[in-house]
Amino acid sequence: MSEIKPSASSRTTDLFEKMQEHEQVLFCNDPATGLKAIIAIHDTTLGPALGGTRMRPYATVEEALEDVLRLSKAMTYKCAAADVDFGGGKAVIIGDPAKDKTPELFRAYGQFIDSLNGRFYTGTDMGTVLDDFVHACKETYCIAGLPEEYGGGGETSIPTALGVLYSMKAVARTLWGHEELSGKRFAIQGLGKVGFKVAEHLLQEGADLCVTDVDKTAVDQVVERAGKLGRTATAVKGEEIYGIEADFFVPCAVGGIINDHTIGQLKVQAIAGAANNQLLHESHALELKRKGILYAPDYVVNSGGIMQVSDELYGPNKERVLAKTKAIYHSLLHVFSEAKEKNITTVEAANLICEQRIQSRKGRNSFFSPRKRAKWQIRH
Ligand SMILES: NC(=O)C1=CN([C@@H]2O[C@H](COP(=O)(O)OP(=O)(O)OC[C@H]3O[C@@H](n4cnc5c(N)ncnc54)[C@H](O)[C@@H]3O)[C@@H](O)[C@H]2O)C=CC1
Ligand SMILES: O=C(O)CCC(=O)C(=O)O
Repeated sequence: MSEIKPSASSRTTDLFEKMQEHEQVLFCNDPATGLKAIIAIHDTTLGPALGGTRMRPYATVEEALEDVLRLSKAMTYKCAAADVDFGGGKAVIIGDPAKDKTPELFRAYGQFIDSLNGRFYTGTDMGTVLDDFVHACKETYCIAGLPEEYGGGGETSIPTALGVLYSMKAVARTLWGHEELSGKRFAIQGLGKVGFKVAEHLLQEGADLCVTDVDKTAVDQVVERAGKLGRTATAVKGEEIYGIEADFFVPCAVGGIINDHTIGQLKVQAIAGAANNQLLHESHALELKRKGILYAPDYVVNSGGIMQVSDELYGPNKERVLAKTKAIYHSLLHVFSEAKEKNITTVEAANLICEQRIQSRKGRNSFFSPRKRAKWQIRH
């Protein structure tokens, strides 16, 4: 008997089902430069979509689509948590950042962004750096996160890492009644743009680290840095990081790492890190609560970058960004106290706060509102 293949129409339905929570998904294909990208716009109630562009050698298009759909949804919540006038979006470029980047590829990407006519603003994420967007911004004004010498706010990983530090202080206040991190032990996964800076902050605070990264050079640099500061950073291999006995687990690489396979291994009191979509499923927040691990919701912890890029559109100002980033400390304390009062997970508490914010804006959006775009647009 011959195999029954799904019809074209049922395949189409599956794709629409996958993106049913999203407003728009744009597949970008430019054979001349090799660009293959997907831009996902989740929700623009609060303003035009904003979110970084990730570049990874995804094994399949399905994997890339799954990632961009999850990441863009998280951006809707992150923008609401950060209280900025943007909605949620994100993009992925399918390719190896070490081999496939060219100025032409990023210019082509810029043209696709521009075709969205102000509905999507973007900057860096895993696998991309500020300079990539110097090429993209030749084709579109919708770049948020340019180098300082191009009139941008500069490296977003600086406020992101600072936000992670303030989050850890909020956790310390909640668990131990003070903000002191010295003498505490941290297990960090990922020592890239953000993770490396988080490690540096923690060493400066007098903490000791266990670190891992697939890139051995990054690990060696942190170990060496710790030695110079008279602290300890112990290198561990891959999956060993989940079983490290420490006060904090600090995910700063890929998402989905809190899952059925890893939760049982964790021997920490809290989780606070920069990685997006740390929980494979939201139900894993309940598993953490049951295990007595305080989970600081990722999209609140890592919102320092979004605070900078959204602020950049008013014209760069480091003091303003610093003040906004410091507020993450109070936002998290609010999330923790709501979770305790309502006896719900910290993720449920954060989601409720964000959903109320989005809902109240929905109520105030007028039928006669002009089309959604950043109101200031200084680079237009
Ligand atoms: N750059 C930013 O401002 C922001 C970044 N984030 C999130 O933080 C995370 C890190 O971002 P960046 O530091 O910008 O990326 P990056 O690309 O600079 O660094 C990621 C690091 O993780 C390492 N890595 C990858 N897979 C790994 C694994 N399985 N185990 C251990 N290490 C692994 C890489 O070798 C690299 O050193 C990502 O999830 C990103 O979405 C969130 C908010 C803002
Ligand atoms: O860099 C950006 O454009 C926004 C930051 C971002 O994508 C994130 O917070 O995950």
